[in-house]
Amino acid sequence: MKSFDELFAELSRKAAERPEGSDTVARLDAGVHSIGKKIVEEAAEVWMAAEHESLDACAEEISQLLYHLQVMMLAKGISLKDVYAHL
Ligand SMILES: N=c1c2ncn([C@@H]3O[C@H](COP(=O)(O)OP(=O)(O)OP(=O)(O)O)[C@@H](O)[C@H]3O)c2ncn1[C@@H]1O[C@H](COP(=O)(O)O)[C@@H](O)[C@H]1O
Repeated sequence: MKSFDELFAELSRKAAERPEGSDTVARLDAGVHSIGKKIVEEAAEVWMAAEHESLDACAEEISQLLYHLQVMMLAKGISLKDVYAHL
């Protein structure tokens, strides 16, 4: 288990070090358009899970959406502080 901030730190390291086989690196290389489509897809999966699936399935979809949002933050150079400033 990891927190939102811990995942962001891990993804930031992956983006900097670009380890072989990292999905995150591949998603960053695919670019903002591709990441944006994934966010929309995952958001729809959260909605469908909330209406039709278990709480655990919904939580899993939410975790995936959070992951893809973090990938977008990295692609755009947006920090946790930049986001938290708006909360
Ligand atoms: N938390 C996540 C995470 N959540 C979601 N995903 C990705 O999002 C996908 C979920 O989307 P779908 O359900 O639509 O599955 P899919 O259809 O196979 O998706 P696509 O691969 O086709 O886009 C998963 O298969 C993962 O590729 C994640 N990929 C990685 N992480 C974590 O990110 C960290 C770095 O991962 P790597 O970059 O792969 O080393 C690790 O701690 C991972 O656990």
